[in-house]
Amino acid sequence: MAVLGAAGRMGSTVVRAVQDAPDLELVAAVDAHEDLSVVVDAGAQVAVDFTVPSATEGNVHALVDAGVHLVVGTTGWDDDSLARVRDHLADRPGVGVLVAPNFALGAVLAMAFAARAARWFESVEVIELHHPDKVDAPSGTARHTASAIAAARAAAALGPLPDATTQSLDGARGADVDGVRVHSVRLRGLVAHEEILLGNAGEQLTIRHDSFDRVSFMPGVLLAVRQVGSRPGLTVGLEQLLDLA
Ligand SMILES: NC(=O)C1=CN([C@@H]2O[C@H](COP(=O)(O)OP(=O)(O)OC[C@H]3O[C@@H](n4cnc5c(N)ncnc54)[C@H](O)[C@@H]3O)[C@@H](O)[C@H]2O)C=CC1
Ligand SMILES: O=C(O)C1=N[C@H](C(=O)O)C[C@H](O)C1
Repeated sequence: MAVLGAAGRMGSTVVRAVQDAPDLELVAAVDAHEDLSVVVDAGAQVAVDFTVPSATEGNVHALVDAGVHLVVGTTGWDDDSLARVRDHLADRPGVGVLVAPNFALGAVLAMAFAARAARWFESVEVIELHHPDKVDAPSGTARHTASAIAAARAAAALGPLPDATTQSLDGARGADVDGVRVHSVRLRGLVAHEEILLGNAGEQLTIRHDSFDRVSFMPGVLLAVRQVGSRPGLTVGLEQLLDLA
């Protein structure tokens, strides 16, 4: 196994988790400005990428070419970048790539519950709350959550969300992800948190998940590492491995 972004907050946690896993062997730990050839030279079968949005797609294509399976937690993926990986994998049968915006089991369940509930509520908004060193907003998890909610609303033929706001300071209503408003909080002391607010006349359902420590992501990462080699092609979302899709 290899870890890319090994010096980072997530990468260093993955390194420790792999070292503690009796069935896995860490053969390469790579950070910025190091050549990816060390991954291949070390004989890694699977690489885990927790780097930066500007580097992750390049890492994936380079290692797919070398026949290495990938588990990707780095955010910044969109339909176009995922499509490029899917196309590339069509030329590399047998290689698997799993991209997931969140590996915490509770976060994946929160997303699934929100998508399930969405059709029964008139209003919904997503709030993600993170440590202030996070470089992207909104979080990959919030984007994934909002897209799944929007798809569920569309499938139920629900119209646009009610919102009479016509004038506001730029950004006051958050970002628009497929028609769903997403708000990003950055606060020292936080790790990774998400709240989905669903409203009807006279009632509110709040679905909240908190990662208090990055160890929360490790069971999902290790599950993906163990399964990615038997899932050729592109898999998006840990929910695909949890019978939740
Ligand atoms: N899917 C999930 O469950 C989770 C995803 N994330 C995402 O993972 C990514 C990393 O998050 P953090 O660890 O907090 O960031 P971080 O900034 O602590 O770590 C990123 C590391 O990647 C290194 N790096 C940059 N370019 C590189 C390259 N080309 N090759 C190898 N290493 C490179 C940096 O030097 C740094 O050590 C972010 O996109 C974040 O949103 C974070 C937590 C959970
Ligand atoms: O940067 C983080 O910390 C996290 N990033 C991921 C995201 O953007 O969704 C997952 C989790 O929220 C932690």
